[in-house]
Amino acid sequence: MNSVKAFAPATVANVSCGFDILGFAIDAMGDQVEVRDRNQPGLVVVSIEGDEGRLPYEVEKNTCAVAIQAMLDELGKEVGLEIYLKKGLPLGSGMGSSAASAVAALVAANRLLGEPFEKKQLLPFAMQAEKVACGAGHADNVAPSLLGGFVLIRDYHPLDVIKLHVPEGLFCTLLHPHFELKTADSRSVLRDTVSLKHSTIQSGNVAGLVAGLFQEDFDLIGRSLRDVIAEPYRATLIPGFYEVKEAVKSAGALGMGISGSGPTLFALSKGKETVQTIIDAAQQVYDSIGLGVDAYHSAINTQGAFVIEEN
Ligand SMILES: Nc1ncnc2c1ncn2[C@@H]1O[C@H](COP(=O)(O)OP(=O)(O)OP(=O)(O)O)[C@@H](O)[C@H]1O
Ligand SMILES: N[C@@H](CCO)C(=O)O
Repeated sequence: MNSVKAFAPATVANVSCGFDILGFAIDAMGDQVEVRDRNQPGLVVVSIEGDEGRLPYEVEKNTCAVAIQAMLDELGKEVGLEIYLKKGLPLGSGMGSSAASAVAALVAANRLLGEPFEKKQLLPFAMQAEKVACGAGHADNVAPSLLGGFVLIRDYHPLDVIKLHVPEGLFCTLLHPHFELKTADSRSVLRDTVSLKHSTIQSGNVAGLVAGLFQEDFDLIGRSLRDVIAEPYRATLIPGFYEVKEAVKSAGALGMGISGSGPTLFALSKGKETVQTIIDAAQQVYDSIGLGVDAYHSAINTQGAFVIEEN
């Protein structure tokens, strides 16, 4: 074997109440990375497609290379590898674009090297890539992209990652307005401290969401999609946020929030029957404020990243 191709899905991080600790993977989109043996030591990013020429080729900046380098450092190995990236995710969208690249690269490289690591052990390497991409080594995109499903990061020190139950029929609609928001920028508007009152509200909702998932209680899931920590600050960066929220909830969504750091918004629903009504309702708001939007819908991806092909 001298080449492996892998796919990693898009993700919705935070899921409203779980800032930096909750995320889930979606089926609709993702990134693809091929890693090939190279006949001299060192990593090289050979090609990037689908980014309109905007992503860095430097190995210390591209998340594919940063993640693989972190893995090689841990192995203490000096090998030669070529990286070929096909972006399926828009940049700065809030759908875990930087994470999907890092995760797909790691899954491909790990297989090529004979799987020295179990899937879960790849997480710290992907987190190092997130640190380079957006200034914070958060795991709530990389963990669900790697493992699939709904994931809880109970603790970062040491890393304690738990896969949660995904209720049958839980559906996600993603609304991606036509502008970019860098994670680093939408983290910079947040406050360092949280009041006791807000901490109580947020903990109640995280617990409610987790309980709702396990009990397959869709109303409880909807009630728990509340964020008093990040959303109030980030909503100011996203035109029409509260109007869209009201419209999609009236159209039957269980709840709506900011996907990751935005500007994409996610809405959860029971089944896909209401999806088109939700999209139409959101579209009306975006039309009224003159903002283009792409809408996607998807079941929750429970598989996570996988190897597509090896040669
Ligand atoms: N392979 C890569 N794919 C995507 N972004 C990359 C990659 N390598 C480096 N980056 C950098 O990461 C940044 C994109 O990350 P950003 O966190 O803003 O978007 P995102 O991953 O879509 O958002 P979110 O984390 O909120 O879901 C860009 O500045 C980009 O240059
Ligand atoms: N938890 C991260 C996710 C970024 O996609 C944040 O909200 O900044």
